[in-house]
Amino acid sequence: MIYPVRTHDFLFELNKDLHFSAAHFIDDARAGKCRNVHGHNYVANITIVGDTLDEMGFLVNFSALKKVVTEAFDHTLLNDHAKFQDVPPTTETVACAIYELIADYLKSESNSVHCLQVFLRETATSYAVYRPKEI
Ligand SMILES: Nc1nc2c(c(=O)[nH]1)N=C([C@H](O)[C@H](O)COP(=O)(O)OP(=O)(O)OP(=O)(O)O)CN2
Ligand SMILES: [Zn+2]
Repeated sequence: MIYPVRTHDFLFELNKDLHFSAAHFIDDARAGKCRNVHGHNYVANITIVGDTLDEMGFLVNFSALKKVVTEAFDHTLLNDHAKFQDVPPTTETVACAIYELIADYLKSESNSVHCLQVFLRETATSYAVYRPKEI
């Protein structure tokens, strides 16, 4: 799958596709059928950039990106998460929450890497992209 591209001047870019299954509901009458608890098989793509590889030759370990996201959200009810107590778990806000989790994780890496974009597909016909204004 080809994702929307954000141009940058970093030497390296990697992309990790990952999947997780989660339930949610949008607690607003305007959400129609989405007001009922229902589930999605989410597909995410995470874009990481940087100029420096670590001692293993990784920008960041692909498996670490997957772990951060799936440990947080896989087989959960998204509405239960602290991040979604004040905002509903929409495609947009879940993409942003994934960005925040990844950005927190990347702070522990010593080679100064950044998350450039999170693409999140909720259904076959619906997706959102979160891009921080500054990295
Ligand atoms: N901007 C947003 N709009 C909607 C969201 C959302 O997260 N952000 N979410 C929903 C529902 O939760 C639903 O999961 C997805 O809705 P939709 O794409 O309309 O799903 P359908 O399968 O019914 O879409 P088709 O057009 O039939 O493919 C609603 N809106
Ligand atoms: Zn939904």
